[in-house]
Amino acid sequence: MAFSMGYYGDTAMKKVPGGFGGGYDVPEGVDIRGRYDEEYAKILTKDALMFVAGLQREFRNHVKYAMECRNEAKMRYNSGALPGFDPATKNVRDGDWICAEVPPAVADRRVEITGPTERKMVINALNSGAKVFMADFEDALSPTWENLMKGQVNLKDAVNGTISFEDKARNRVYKLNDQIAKLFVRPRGWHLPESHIYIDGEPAIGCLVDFGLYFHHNHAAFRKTQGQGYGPFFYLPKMENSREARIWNNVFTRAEKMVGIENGSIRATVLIETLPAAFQMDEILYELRDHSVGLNCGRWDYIFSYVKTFQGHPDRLLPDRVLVGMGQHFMRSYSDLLIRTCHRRGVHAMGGMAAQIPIRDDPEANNAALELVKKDKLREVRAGHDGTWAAHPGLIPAIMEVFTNNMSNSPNLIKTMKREDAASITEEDLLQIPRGVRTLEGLRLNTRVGIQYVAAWLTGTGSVPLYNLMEDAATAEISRVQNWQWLKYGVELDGDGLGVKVNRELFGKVVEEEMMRIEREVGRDKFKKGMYKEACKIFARQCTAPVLDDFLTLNAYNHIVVHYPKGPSKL
Ligand SMILES: CC(=O)SCCNC(=O)CCNC(=O)[C@H](O)C(C)(C)COP(=O)(O)OP(=O)(O)OC[C@H]1O[C@@H](n2cnc3c(N)ncnc32)[C@H](O)[C@@H]1OP(=O)(O)O
Ligand SMILES: O=CC(=O)O
Ligand SMILES: [Mg+2]
Repeated sequence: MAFSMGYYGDTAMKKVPGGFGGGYDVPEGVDIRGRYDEEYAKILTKDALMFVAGLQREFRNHVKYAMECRNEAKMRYNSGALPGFDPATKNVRDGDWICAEVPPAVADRRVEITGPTERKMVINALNSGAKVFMADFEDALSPTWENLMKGQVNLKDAVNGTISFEDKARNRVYKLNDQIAKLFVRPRGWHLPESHIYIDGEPAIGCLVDFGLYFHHNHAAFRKTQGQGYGPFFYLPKMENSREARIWNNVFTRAEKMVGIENGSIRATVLIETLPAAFQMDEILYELRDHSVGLNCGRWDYIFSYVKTFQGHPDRLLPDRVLVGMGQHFMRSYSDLLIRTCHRRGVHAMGGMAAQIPIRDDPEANNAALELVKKDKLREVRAGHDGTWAAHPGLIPAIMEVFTNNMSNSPNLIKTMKREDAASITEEDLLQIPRGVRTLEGLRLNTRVGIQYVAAWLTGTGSVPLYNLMEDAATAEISRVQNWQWLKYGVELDGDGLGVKVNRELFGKVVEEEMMRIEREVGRDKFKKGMYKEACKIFARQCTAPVLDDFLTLNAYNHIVVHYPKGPSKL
């Protein structure tokens, strides 16, 4: 089988001489190439690594096959085919089945906060007043070895209720409140390797490391203290086909068997955030029917996926990124269909993330941002979403109020908002080309945001505030693929750039000017110390690549892998 670069190829780039390597007590066939740390050793125990290796050995060929199927589908779309409902699974779509009952612990999910697994943020998120906290190893996290391992330490302490954090500069100690949000964990997507852990000579599958370590250490405490007998709970990202959901279902079943807990204890919400998956919602729920607790509209990756899926279709160019919102017909259709599908199958239909965040130094702009968030959430709850995402604790009271005022005292809308009208949504509705202008400012903004995001990601930060909006891996992907698409098809710009065609020369000039602007904005010192030049190289290369890279972070991952030599500590 041939796989594209990054699908479990050897991606290691940096080797650190004289580091700490080794030291971990590993089972046969497992090699840890990340830095040794006493705290990490409590996560990377022999038992935990055996558990992860067991998952990898059982499922690696299934994952490789699923990735190969993704590539085959990509080739079909690139030759002109369109995604659509699969005639072979019509019986699943038409059938009258429902998913297992929603666990009482998570019946009410009206506001969910999301964020990276950073220690202070984990405490803040759990204390935020949201019903759920989705701790993110994915879009919001740069998967450095340190971030991943500290993330596991933080989650273990959170589940045990012992997590604390001291901010010495501010003389403040962070601890958990009595009432905390229910914890969901989002492992990485199937495509990402974990190149600091080798299993039988191959990099580990990233999401099985995230899932396996977290599950192994926390399932018992979580079920007792948080899940009322259920759990742990997960969010599953970036799937394209129900065969990928089947692998997750089998992973869950195996994990439950291995530790001797009831089938259906683990529950997961799948993000519908790729265009092909919008035609597979029933099929995905069906595969996970014993382990499902709904679907979520991952709107940012979904927009990215629209461009990616149609990379070979010059008639489907996106307008400026800021114009592709939930008001576009294809976006509204997908959210409506998701609500109808979930409620028909008895599970939550979760809304997505508004990108606005509080603006501290400008009350007027802050109010305007808050109004946009409220408007977005009102549309979601009126459409029938059972809950939604918040990027920042400051938004939770307003979002909670919008949902509470529109849910007539029930914890969710599963039984009351059936949205049968959405049964008539067609393939054409889901694929309708988004409308709007393409401007030079759009190209500039994509470039400015994309470079700054990659610069942050390379230094270990996976979600950042940029121009008063939340930016993470999914939003940065839109900037990248939109630039690529406009360059590839030499689009003619509207607005200020009227009549100008996007080509390499124009893009080169834009990159140069935007780098100067970034330097002005962040200041010369930060610019020099940061990774802006490296980020610019990576981002510009990806925007101008003859063949579109599958993922921004897959290619950039090479730059954050740091291998330590083996052998005992020299200290
Ligand atoms: C497309 C998708 O996948 S969406 C899901 C993935 N993306 C995310 O999860 C983004 C989550 N949000 C964030 O990371 C942050 O809110 C950002 C980067 C957007 C903004 O961060 P900042 O500018 O640092 O926020 P700000 O300075 O206003 O933070 C104020 C306080 O709120 C806390 N805070 C902000 N966002 C969060 C969060 N999501 N979770 C927990 N705490 C948070 C900060 O830690 C800080 O706490 P402190 O006062 O105790 O020091
Ligand atoms: O993960 C969420 C998204 O919008 O992407
Ligand atoms: Mg996403």
